[in-house]
Amino acid sequence: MLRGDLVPDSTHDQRLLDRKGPTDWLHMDPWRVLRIQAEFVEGFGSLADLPPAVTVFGSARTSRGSADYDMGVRVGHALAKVGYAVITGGGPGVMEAANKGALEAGGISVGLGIELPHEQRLNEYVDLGIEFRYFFVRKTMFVKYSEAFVVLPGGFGTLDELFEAVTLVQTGKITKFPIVLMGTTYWQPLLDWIKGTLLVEGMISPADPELLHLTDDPDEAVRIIVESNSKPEQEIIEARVRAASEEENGT
Ligand SMILES: CC(C)=CCNc1ncnc2c1ncn2[C@@H]1O[C@H](COP(=O)(O)O)[C@@H](O)[C@H]1O
Repeated sequence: MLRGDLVPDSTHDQRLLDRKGPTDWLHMDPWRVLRIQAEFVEGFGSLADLPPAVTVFGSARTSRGSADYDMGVRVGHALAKVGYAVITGGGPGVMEAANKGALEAGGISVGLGIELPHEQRLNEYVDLGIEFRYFFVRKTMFVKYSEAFVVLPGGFGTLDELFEAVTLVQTGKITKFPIVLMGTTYWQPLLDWIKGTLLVEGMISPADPELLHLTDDPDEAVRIIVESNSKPEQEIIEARVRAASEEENGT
């Protein structure tokens, strides 16, 4: 109830039906919540019928014809060949390469794009595309609709996506979720730091580095994913519980 000076000088109906007035309310947070909600609804609605999918991450800056681009094409191709839909961020570079490989292999090629300050369209190899306004909504879609992540060389964006996934697995939010790093030369120093510093300093558990698989071979990446996804969920949970209790007991 509002009385006195707090009574507004117009009703909700008037404000809804009258076209007059400033539009800056459109950019206010309560309205944004609805837009965020709409983005979730659209994402869930468009992706719900996808077959099992794998998301491929990697640099937006990788040039066509480079070794990493070629690796992206090959892994997209290999994933599609065994029936996985391939999801990427829909941009250029490694994302485009993986979409290209998937499409050329006759698979389903998905791009979950993001609105950026400079204009950018979904790459030409995307067959099912959604453009998101919000990074965090898009990230939910990557995780919810894939069974694994494959991560090729990349920068901050790629590292962000990689470490989000590792954290979700480490904290048990997602269970059957292999993460495959492709590009041994590029990723080995990071793995060395994880084992040599994070583990030694006690920032992670001894079982945690095992969450990351490393290979240069697209077929090996696919094998790791298929094998891991065919393990019963219970087996994975038990292995992690065992590792945690061994750590607690110092064995
Ligand atoms: C050339 C340029 C900067 C284009 C930006 N265009 C982008 N389009 C779509 N997703 C992107 C883009 N930039 C970053 N990302 C996200 O972050 C990752 C790549 O970031 P980075 O280039 O590694 O750090 C991708 O897996 C993608 O999900």
